[in-house]
Amino acid sequence: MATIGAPDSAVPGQPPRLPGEETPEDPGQEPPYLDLDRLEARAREQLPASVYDYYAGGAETETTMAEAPASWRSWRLRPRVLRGTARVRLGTELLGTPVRTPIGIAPWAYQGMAHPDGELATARGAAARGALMTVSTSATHTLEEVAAAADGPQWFQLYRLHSNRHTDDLARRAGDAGYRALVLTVDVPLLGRRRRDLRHRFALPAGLRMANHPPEGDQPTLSDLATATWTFDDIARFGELSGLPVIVKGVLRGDDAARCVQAGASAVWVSTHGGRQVDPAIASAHALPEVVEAVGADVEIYADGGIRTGSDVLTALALGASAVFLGRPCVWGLATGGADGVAGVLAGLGEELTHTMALCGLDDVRSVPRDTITPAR
Ligand SMILES: Cc1cc2nc3c(=O)[nH]c(=O)nc-3n(C[C@H](O)[C@H](O)[C@H](O)COP(=O)(O)O)c2cc1C
Ligand SMILES: CCCCC(=O)C(=O)O
Repeated sequence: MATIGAPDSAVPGQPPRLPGEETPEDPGQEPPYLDLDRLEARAREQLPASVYDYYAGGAETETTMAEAPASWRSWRLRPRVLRGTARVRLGTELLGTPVRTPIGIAPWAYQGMAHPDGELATARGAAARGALMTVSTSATHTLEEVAAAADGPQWFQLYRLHSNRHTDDLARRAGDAGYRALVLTVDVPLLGRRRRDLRHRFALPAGLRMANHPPEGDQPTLSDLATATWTFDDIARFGELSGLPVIVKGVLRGDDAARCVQAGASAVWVSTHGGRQVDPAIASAHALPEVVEAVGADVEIYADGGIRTGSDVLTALALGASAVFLGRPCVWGLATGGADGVAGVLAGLGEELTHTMALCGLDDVRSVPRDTITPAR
């Protein structure tokens, strides 16, 4: 029976409940996770237009961003019958860290614009569901504050913070603070051209700061975080500095994935950065098979971009991902409901995944066969 605290296996059809959630008999408020479009619409009403557009927008013509959800749905499920599937296990291990769901939180910047508690609330929401949270360099709380906010598993995502010295310090601090891995985001050699942000002249609102930057000196802008000088050699270098396994995020080609692994990466994260960098870039759903083919036998592979339903998650798992990550769905969850809003989104997608797996005769996210899916005709 699924209960508070989110066990790693659940009975399909019985939604997990969160502390304070309405009972099914009490219609109360609409559950936040039933419909992500409506959740986004509520967030949009609450946020200043420039903030909403920063979160919601993509690069150039936003083609990659718009195509992402549909690309997962360019596959169709092939259900198995009569498999006696009464329970579904969502729990797994990522780089040796146990998690209660294969649905994690992608790093996203400037969470203090969405909610006063920002990254601290996201950390609490993730921990309530046993989900992994990736904390961004461009957070509005320090990496030490976020690590202390909840006892759930966390990874730290690294950009270049103004100077090599500050960046090296950040990698060391992540190791000291108890993060379980370092995520190197490599798809920002320079910032993508985001027309909405250019129109608004978007900048972090007064009163908020990039908290990981040392208090002295000018605050960096988003463009200052770009990593044009990084090469494959930085994978091992940051691994040594931090003492952590390194995950390379933003890979869309099999040959690059192989070079990352040769250079010491422990995992590869297939991503278009939510369509915020190269546009039009190949969708994660279409790049994932070649990355799995190139390195899937050697390392774990993760994917993100346009994952909006449990069946999208199942498709990614069938293609060979060990986990998927959510960006904007958690933005809308945080903006509308703080920690509970984030937990609600994770619970909702987890419930959909449980349901779809049971309908497909599958009971374990760690062993979803490739032949569960076939291209849509
Ligand atoms: C508002 C926003 C800020 C982001 N900031 C970061 C960041 O600081 N570091 C990073 O590696 N990726 C960042 N990303 C990319 C996400 O980690 C992730 O790849 C993407 O959001 C997944 O796509 P989705 O939003 O369609 O789920 C950001 C994405 C968004 C939407
Ligand atoms: C250098 C970019 C920092 C934040 C980010 O990753 C995003 O806005 O997508």
